[in-house]
Amino acid sequence: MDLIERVNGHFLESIAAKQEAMELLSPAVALAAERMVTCLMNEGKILACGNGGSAADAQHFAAEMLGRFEKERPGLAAISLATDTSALTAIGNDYDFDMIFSKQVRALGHTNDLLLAISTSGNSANVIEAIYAAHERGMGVIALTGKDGGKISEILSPEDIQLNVPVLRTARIQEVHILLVHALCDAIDYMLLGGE
Ligand SMILES: O=C(CO)[C@@H](O)[C@H](O)[C@H](O)[C@H](O)COP(=O)(O)O
Ligand SMILES: [Zn+2]
Repeated sequence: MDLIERVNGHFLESIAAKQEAMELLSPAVALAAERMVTCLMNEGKILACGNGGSAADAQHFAAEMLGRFEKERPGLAAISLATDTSALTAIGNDYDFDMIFSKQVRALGHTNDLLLAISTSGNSANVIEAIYAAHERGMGVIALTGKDGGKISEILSPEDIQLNVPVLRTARIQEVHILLVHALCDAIDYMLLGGE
């Protein structure tokens, strides 16, 4: 296979993953966006976490909420728990890497807040611990997962929302996850500001 064919393969696989996700997930994405707006209108905030590429997604989401997405509006309350290197290294070093998000959730989380938990495998221990901590705090959870949803599928509460991308390749799951992040930002802005 030459390189161009290989690149084409990525595009085609990504398109197929997105098509499948659209058919499966659009109503749940709309529900998740409604849940986020309710949270924000009730003085709540959204805490986001994930590892590696999903840490970047958590940070990306928080930046678009705090700053703006496509339309001018006041900043919206969101914090990436994957971004403060001092907190992450201190908690990882002094306690355990599995606690890097949950300790922040316990410190910052309140009942009206939501956790946006991102894991392509659904099995990252620190994301799972963050979900347990969010439940302890009475927070709702919106989980972006992949593959078979992993352990996260088993520990979510019935009121939580799971947006699972049922494909095997991590890169493809991440590409759908970032689309979901943008779709959530767009739906939030649409509900708050109206327009096209
Ligand atoms: O971006 C990638 C792979 O595309 C990696 O950095 C990936 O995010 C890391 O291996 C993560 O640790 C995977 O964690 P998870 O998605 O299974 O929770
Ligand atoms: Zn990646």
